Amino acid sequence: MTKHQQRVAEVYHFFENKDTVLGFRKLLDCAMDTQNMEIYRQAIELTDWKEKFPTYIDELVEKSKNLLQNIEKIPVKEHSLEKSVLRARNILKSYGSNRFSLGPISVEINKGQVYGLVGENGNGKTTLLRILAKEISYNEGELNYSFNEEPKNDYDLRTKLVYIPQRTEKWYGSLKDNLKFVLSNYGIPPEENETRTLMMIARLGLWNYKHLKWSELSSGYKMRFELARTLLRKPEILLLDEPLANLDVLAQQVILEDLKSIANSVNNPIALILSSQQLYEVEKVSDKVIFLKNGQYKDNSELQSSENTHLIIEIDTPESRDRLLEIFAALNIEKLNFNGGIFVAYFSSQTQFSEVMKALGNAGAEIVYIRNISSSTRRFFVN
Ligand SMILES: Nc1ncnc2c1ncn2[C@@H]1O[C@H](COP(=O)(O)OP(=O)(O)OP(=O)(O)O)[C@@H](O)[C@H]1O
Repeated sequence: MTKHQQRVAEVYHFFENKDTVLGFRKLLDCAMDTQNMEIYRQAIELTDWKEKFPTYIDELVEKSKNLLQNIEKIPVKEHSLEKSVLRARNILKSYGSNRFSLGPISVEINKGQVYGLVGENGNGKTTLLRILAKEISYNEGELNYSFNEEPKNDYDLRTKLVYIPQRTEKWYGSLKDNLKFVLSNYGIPPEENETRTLMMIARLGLWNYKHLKWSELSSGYKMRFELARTLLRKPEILLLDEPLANLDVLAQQVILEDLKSIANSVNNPIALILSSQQLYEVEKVSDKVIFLKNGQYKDNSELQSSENTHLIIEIDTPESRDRLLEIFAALNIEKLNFNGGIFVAYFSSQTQFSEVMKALGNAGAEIVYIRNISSSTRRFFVN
C-alpha cells in the first residue's frame, strides 16, 4: 500500500464510523495531495454542499465516499522523508543588552515531522524560532538547510522557510481576495488560482468566512488565514510562534490536528516547529517536544532514559497534603510537592498508576483531575 492509499483507507474508516468532522478534513487532505484541479473542484463543490446542508450526515458520507473513489484513482508522488531539512548545531545566542543567553542548541528535523517548543515566558522560544527562520543572527554554531532546490534569492528562501509570528499584520479587502493575490504573485492563471484558493479555504475551515474582512475575523480565524496564505506558497519549513494563543481548547485541538495532517502531506510534507504554552495538547501531536529554561535545551527523549522511571502523578484536589500522604502511605510515595494549586506526587517505579487511582477511589477522595506525567515534558516544569 502506498502512503496515499493508506491515507485514503483511513478516511474511508472515518466515514464508515460516521465520524464526519475529522473525516472530512482528512478527505480534503487526500484531495489536496492529488494536485488535480478536477478533484479540487469536486472537493470544493462538496464543501459548499456540506455547509448548506450541515445536518444531512448520511448523504455527506455517501458523497464523500464517491469523492474518495475518484481520489483513490489519482497516483500521488511520494516525497522522500529520509533527509533532514534543517540542521542546527550548537547554536549560541546572546543579546548584548541583557544577560539572556540561549544555547548551545542542536536540532534536526525532517519533513513530515512536528516539533513542539515549550517553556515558560521569556525562556527563549521566540528567539530560537527566529534564529531557525534566519530572521536574527546567532553568535556561534552552524545552521544548514536542505531544500528541494537551492533558493534562488531571498524571496525564494522566504517561500520555503516561513516564520509566522504571534501577532500578524492587518490586511485589507476580503479573505479570499488576499489569498488569490498570493497565487497571482506566483503567476498562477486565474481559473487555477480560483480553484486552489477555494480548496485551501475549504481545507482550513474558512468556507463561511471567505468574504470577511480582517476586522471581522476572530484571532483564531486570523491565524487560520495566515496558515492558508503560507500554505499556498508550499513552504518546506514552517515555524509558528504560539499558533494556539487566544484559541479555546477545542479550537486548539482542531488546529493542531490540522497542522499535523498538513505537515504529513504525501507529496508536499512540511517540517513544522511550533511554540506553545499548551503543553499537553502539543505533546499529543509532536514527534519531539523541546523544553527551554533560561535558554537551556532539554527534550523529551531524556524522559525515556533508565534513571527516569519514577511514577509521577499530577493531582488537582481540594484534599490536604496530610490526607494524601495517608492515602498513599502503602504505595512507596517518595515526595509530594504542592505546585501552583496542584499536587505532584513521586512514587517509585514499582508503583502502578492504577494503584494510585484505586487508593484515591477507595478513600473517596475528591479529585478535580489526575494525570500521569511520568513521560510528559511537564516533568521539566514541575521539577
Ligand atoms: N531584541 C532583543 N533584545 C534584547 N533582549 C531580547 C530581545 N528579544 C528578546 N530578548 C530577551 O530574550 C529573552 C528570551 O525572549 P524570547 O522572546 O525568546 O522568549 P519566549 O520564550 O519566546 O517568551 P514568551 O513566551 O514570553 O514569548 C527574554 O529575556 C527577552 O527579554
